[in-house]
Amino acid sequence: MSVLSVRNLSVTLRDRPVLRDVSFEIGKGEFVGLLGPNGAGKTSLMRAALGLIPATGSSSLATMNASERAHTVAWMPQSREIAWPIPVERLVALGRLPHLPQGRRLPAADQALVDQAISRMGLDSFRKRAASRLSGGEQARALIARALAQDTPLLMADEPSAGLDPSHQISTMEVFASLAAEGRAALVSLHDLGLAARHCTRLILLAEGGIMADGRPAEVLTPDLMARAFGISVWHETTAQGPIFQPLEVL
Ligand SMILES: Nc1ncnc2c1ncn2[C@@H]1O[C@H](COP(=O)(O)OP(=O)(O)OP(=O)(O)O)[C@@H](O)[C@H]1O
Repeated sequence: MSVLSVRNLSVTLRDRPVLRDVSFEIGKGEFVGLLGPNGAGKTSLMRAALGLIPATGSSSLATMNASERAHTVAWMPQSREIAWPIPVERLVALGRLPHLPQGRRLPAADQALVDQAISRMGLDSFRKRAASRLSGGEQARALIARALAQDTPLLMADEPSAGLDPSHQISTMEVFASLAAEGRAALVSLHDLGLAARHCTRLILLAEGGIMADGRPAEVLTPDLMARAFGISVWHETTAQGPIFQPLEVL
């Protein structure tokens, strides 16, 4: 069953066409990596699909009212600076807000989801710390935890692995993969092609104003498509530990 359906979506920003006629569906169980060069339109596509910026065409999320959308999708934007000194556990608990009648204290089941999200992102020792006093990567993890606490069928994140150390990059990708394995779905923009190759079930490559390729990682991360989209040569190998994919040089 589809959790996101985008049909002929076109985005124009300040009279400049950014995307034209983009169509795709995301189903339960998919972990979709959104790839593309700087300026290809990854952020614009996700924001338009969420109904946050004007677009023509249609997106199943953009037509929902705010409450329905908050029950359907959790969104982690690219900018992740936390300005207020709110404790990490309260920041993560904000993910439960759409599910609570106004003014209600957090019921035990909701608190359990908050605790699980904090643990999943390795933040147990930071629970009481003011979120504004976390490092950049720790703030990113706290915002991913807030999105996880929202407990939605779809999670969308704009470069969630940016600024994370290698261990947390891998564990964060594993969290998204486990959401997909549980029957939810994730759409995540990425610049790390190695992480995309290893963890995503499907890749959408944006370039030249539209979808250049959409398929399994091995179908998208081909030398030809990487040369066309990014102007790079690449090296890849299938190993017992999974695929290894490494950009080599600018062509
Ligand atoms: N508010 C805006 N007004 C005008 N043009 C914009 C605006 N926001 C983005 N753009 C332009 O739209 C294009 C797509 O930007 P977008 O941020 O969607 O790309 P992206 O693929 O997410 O890039 P990156 O990998 O650098 O994050 C770029 O050329 C950008 O300069």
